[in-house]
Amino acid sequence: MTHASTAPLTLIAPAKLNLFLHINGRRKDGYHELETLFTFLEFGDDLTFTVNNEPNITVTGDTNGIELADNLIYKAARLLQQHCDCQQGASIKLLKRLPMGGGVGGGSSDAATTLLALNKLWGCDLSLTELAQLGVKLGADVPVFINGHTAIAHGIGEQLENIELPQSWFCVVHPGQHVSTAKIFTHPDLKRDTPKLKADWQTENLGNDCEALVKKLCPEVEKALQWLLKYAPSKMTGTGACCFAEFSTEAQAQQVLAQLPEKWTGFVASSATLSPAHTALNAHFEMK
Ligand SMILES: C[C@](O)(CO)[C@H](O)COP(=O)(O)OP(=O)(O)OC[C@H]1O[C@@H](n2ccc(N)nc2=O)[C@H](O)[C@@H]1O
Ligand SMILES: Nc1ncnc2c1ncn2[C@@H]1O[C@H](COP(=O)(O)OP(=O)(O)OP(=O)(O)O)[C@@H](O)[C@H]1O
Repeated sequence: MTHASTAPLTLIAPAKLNLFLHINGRRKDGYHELETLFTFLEFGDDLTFTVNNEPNITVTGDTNGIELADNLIYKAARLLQQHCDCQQGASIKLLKRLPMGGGVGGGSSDAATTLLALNKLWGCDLSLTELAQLGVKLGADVPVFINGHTAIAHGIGEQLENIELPQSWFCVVHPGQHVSTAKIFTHPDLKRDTPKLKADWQTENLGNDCEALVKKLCPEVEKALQWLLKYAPSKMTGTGACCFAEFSTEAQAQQVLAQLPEKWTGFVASSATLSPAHTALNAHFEMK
C-alpha cells in the first residue's frame, strides 16, 4: 500500500567534504580504488517534494540549464519509480546553493535526498542498503549520502565504514573554476599509487591525491589554497575546485570568510556526523 501525501516536504541535500582522498589504484573498468574520509556539512541545496497521483516527474527551480533527462534528481526519481513499479509521481523544486562541479557532491547529494524522500513519500519501503545499491548506478558518491553517516570509504567510494569525528567548522572557498571529475580521473599525471592506510591514520596528516594535478591545471585553485593556508590547515575536496580550511569555532571561520577576495565565493558551515538530510527526514516522519 502507498502512503500518498500531498503536503510539500522540503529537505536539505547537504554538501560533503573529503577530509582526505587517497587513490590506491585503477580498476580495469576505469574506476579508481579510493580511500577517503567523508563528512557532511550543515549547508546544502533545498529540495521540495510534492507527491502526485500521476506518474509524471517534474524538476523546477535552479536547474541551471541541465536538461530534465540529465538532471540527477530526475534520474533518481525515475530509477526508484521503475525499480518499485510505483504508480505515483512528484513535482520537485530545487534551490541550488552548492557550486556545480565543485567537489562538494551537489549532484550526488540531490540524487540521494530524492531517493530518501520519495522512498518514504511513495511508501516504497526500501532499506538504506537497497537505496544505496540503486544510488551507485547514478554516481560513486551517492551511497555515502544514502548511508548518511561520517565514514571512511573504500572501493570506488561505495564501501563505507562509519566513524565518529568531533564537530569542526569549515570555511569553504569556490575559486570560480569548474573541474570535471572525469577529466581528472582520466589524466595521465594523476597520482594513483598511494598505499592503503594502516590502522593508526590521523586525518590532519593525510592529503588529497588529486590536489597536485588540479593545482597545475587550474591556477585559481592553487591561489585559493595558498590564501586559505595563511589562516589554517587547508585542502581541496574531491576533484576540486572547492578548497576548505578547518577551524574549531564558527567565529574563526567567519573571520576568514569576511576577508575572502571578491573574485571568489565561499561559505561557512559546521560538520555533521549524521547527514542533515537524515536528521530532517527522521524528524518529519517521527512527527507524523
Ligand atoms: C572524487 C569523488 O568526488 C570523491 O568523493 C568521487 O569519487 C566522485 O564521485 P562521483 O562524482 O559520484 O563520480 P561518478 O559520477 O560515478 O564518476 C565521475 C567520473 O569519475 C570517475 N571515477 C569516479 C569514482 C571513482 N572511484 N573512480 C573514478 O575513476 C568515473 O570514471 C567518471 O568518469
Ligand atoms: N541536480 C544536479 N546538481 C548538480 N549537478 C548536476 C545535477 N544533475 C546533473 N548534474 C551534473 O553533474 C555534474 C557534477 O555535479 P556535482 O555538483 O555533483 O559535482 P561535484 O561537486 O564535483 O561532485 P563530486 O565531488 O561528486 O565529483 C554537473 O556538472 C552537472 O552537469
